Amino acid sequence: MNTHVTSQVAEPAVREDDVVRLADVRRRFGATAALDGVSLTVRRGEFLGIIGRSGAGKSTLIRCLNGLERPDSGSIAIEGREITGLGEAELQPLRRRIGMIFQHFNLLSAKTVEENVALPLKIEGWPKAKRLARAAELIDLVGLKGKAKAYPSELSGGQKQRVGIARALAASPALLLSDEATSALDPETTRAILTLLKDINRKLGLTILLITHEMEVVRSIADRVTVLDAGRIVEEGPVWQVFATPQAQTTKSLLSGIRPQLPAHITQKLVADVTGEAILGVDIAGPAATGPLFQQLSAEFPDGYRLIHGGVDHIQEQAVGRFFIAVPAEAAARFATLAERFGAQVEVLGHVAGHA
Ligand SMILES: Nc1ncnc2c1ncn2[C@@H]1O[C@H](COP(=O)(O)OP(=O)(O)OP(=O)(O)O)[C@@H](O)[C@H]1O
Repeated sequence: MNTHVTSQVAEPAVREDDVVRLADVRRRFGATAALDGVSLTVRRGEFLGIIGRSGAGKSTLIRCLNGLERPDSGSIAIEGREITGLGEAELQPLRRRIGMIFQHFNLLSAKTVEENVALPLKIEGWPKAKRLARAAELIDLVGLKGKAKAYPSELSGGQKQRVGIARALAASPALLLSDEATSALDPETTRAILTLLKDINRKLGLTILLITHEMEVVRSIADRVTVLDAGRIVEEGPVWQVFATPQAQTTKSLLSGIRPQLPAHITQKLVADVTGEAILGVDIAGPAATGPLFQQLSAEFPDGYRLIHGGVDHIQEQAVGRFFIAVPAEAAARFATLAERFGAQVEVLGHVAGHA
């Protein structure tokens, strides 16, 4: 496993600020290991994104967390309470500590917005006046003031998801699970829903675990990201670090759509032979990326280099730079040593005969 921060190997003691703690969780379906030894901690107030290809085990992980699926082995603690050995009746109060939002909202079409939002409280036996007051508070919080009496069919997709979020928050959960909650929404509505989730995360200090196949979603709101591949965690760390310098092949491939890539017409010209110009991928992020990298390179690299593609992005207020640079083939190693001295990571992508 590549890890950018502390290793998530299980420790015996459960820390109070850990809302979720998984240790060596395994779940197999026939020959498929859906979860193959997952150890993961989510701290209180943290916004964790989980990404992975289709079939990586993301939904199985969520289903294990809310008790819908039982792991074959391993431990799952929610707010310090082990849930793997619990029966259905004992699981119920724990499930109330977990709110859930879905891709297709899962609203009851014959119920109004306020009835949908208040439903978990009705199940808990709250008196009507109290649950409607709580629903009104939440409807306000998610920006749906005036829509309490509307039916789901009268709402847009974004508004329906706001109802879903309000309902998930009704019983004041410790953890919100989001399974592809923005996948059915257009980009503008997605941004609005993500802003709402981030606001709730900040305002209420709510712990959020979000599963998505949209890398942009993780990039814009998660604090930390975990990458699952074939039931295993292959990489994790602060979002800016993982997005700046992905280590696992799966992560590189998942992020290829949102990180600058070498233009296709240059990629087509790449050869393995050391000839002409070397094409280098240069990654620099965090404090190192705010230094005068190019000024230093220009001062100390007399052979000359050409910037052919790339730029600087900002993730979690950290500068994340990815550049493609062409240098004379014979000078590539010296360039890499120099750039690495200034905190960059350099990869030789290949060579082009003549000029790229
Ligand atoms: N009930 C089941 N019976 C048999 N196989 C299952 C079952 N649930 C999951 N699997 C298998 O376990 C693996 C992980 O599935 P899971 O749904 O957790 O992946 P995922 O990462 O959520 O995928 P997706 O992004 O497509 O939803 C897959 O190979 C899947 O086919």
